[in-house]
Amino acid sequence: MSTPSAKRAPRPHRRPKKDPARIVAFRALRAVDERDAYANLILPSLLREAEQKGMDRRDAALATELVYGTLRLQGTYDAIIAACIDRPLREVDPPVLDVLSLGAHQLLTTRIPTHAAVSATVELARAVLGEGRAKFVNAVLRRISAHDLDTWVEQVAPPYEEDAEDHLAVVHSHPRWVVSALWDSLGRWQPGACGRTAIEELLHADNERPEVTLVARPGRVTVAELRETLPQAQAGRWSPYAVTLAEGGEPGGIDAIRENRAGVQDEGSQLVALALANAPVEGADRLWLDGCAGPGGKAALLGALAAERGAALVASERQPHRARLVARALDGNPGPYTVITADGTRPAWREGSFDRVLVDVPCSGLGALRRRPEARWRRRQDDIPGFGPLQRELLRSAIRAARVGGVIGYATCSPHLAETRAVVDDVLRSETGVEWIDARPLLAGVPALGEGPDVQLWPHLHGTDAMYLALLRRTA
Ligand SMILES: C[S@@+](CC[C@H](N)C(=O)[O-])C[C@H]1O[C@@H](n2cnc3c(N)ncnc32)[C@H](O)[C@@H]1O
Repeated sequence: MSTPSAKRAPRPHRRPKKDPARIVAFRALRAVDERDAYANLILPSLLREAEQKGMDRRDAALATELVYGTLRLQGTYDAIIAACIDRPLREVDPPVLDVLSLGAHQLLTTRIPTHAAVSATVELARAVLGEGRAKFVNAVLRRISAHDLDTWVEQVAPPYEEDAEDHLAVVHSHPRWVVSALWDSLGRWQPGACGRTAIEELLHADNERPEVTLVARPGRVTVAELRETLPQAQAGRWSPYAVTLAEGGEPGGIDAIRENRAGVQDEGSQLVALALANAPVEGADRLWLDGCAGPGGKAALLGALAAERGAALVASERQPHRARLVARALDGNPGPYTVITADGTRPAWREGSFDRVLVDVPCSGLGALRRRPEARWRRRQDDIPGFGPLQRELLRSAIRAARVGGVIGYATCSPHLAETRAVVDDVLRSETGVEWIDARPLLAGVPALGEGPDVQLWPHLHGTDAMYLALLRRTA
């Protein structure tokens, strides 16, 4: 036994342990914060790099869970971290905050044991922030680990009765203005089911990892053929072309996807393309337009459906790099198609040329928060009015592109009322010779679509992104 007076040899400098999963997760969060990177694009490239250096699949899965989980619950974690430090959150360096959030996620939401979550995060802090800041991280994580998530939320969220939107914003990790906009829209579409339970179910669904949904492109592969090669696959709920993969399903290695016969496509997006394709048109049905086609999910389904009917598709996109993605998505389409790079508000086609026209306009993306976990923190309330003029112009131009008797679909991946009904109402007030079509019968079997004629899908009700669709017919 050593005597208390014995002089200890100085501890050799200890290198932080290598922990590829947490390093990758930290780098992804930094890229999202510093460079406005999209998690779903930056993470795969960081994982590929780490896998080349020997990272295994388990670590890759952990890194993925850490990045998506932390980004989704960022608002809740921020409120908890703020309660554990004695200065305003905005005065904490962003890289330190990222490490703290990663630690909070492990402690409060994963099954990683407390001691492992703290020690691994402190090791990460040593590696990426240095010894001094690692001590701060250690102290804050120990405070966080004093309670579980429910207890923390009770402490840091204002009571629902005092301020319902603030309460929901903290509990369900959404900016307050997003809670407010989603609730307004839910009230418009589901007037009988827009109370506290409904909004909580919607916000909760936004924080769930969506299952991977594939589309079996008609004429190229069938749902049955896809399911034969994918034992874990289930038929989709609404679209006859949809197949869902159980959690963790990896679409990259599927032959049909590599060969473009199938694609990854949310069922809401499939339903929009199907409704447009199945809307009745009088007379010829030969030429279809997708006026905002990039990256090409709906265009590829429309192209395949058009081919089955002997029609051709023109897929138009303003951004050249996105037009290239459209060309890739349509490659091998069984019928005729053309991909063009064009501004839909200055059409490269003659008025009245098309039998069917889709404009899936640029929008806030508030309907795809399940997939783009960082989007809710990046978007600002002030962004919303900025989309309006282009959305209106694209819809006007789509109406002109359709021939008399032809149909037009206006779609957004946002349920924000300012991007959906308000746009269509405005345009219809000033455009003559166009009428609503009831879109609901064209989404056969899909419940809870509201009172029509347009439809709004919801993650908590339909398991899809919150896509909006209005169908119109040109009458004169
Ligand atoms: C919501 S995305 C379309 C998604 C696509 N329909 C799909 O399913 O893959 C909107 C697209 O419109 C394009 N866009 C924006 N402004 C445009 C314009 N003035 N004319 C044509 N396309 C435009 C954007 O670059 C973006 O690719």
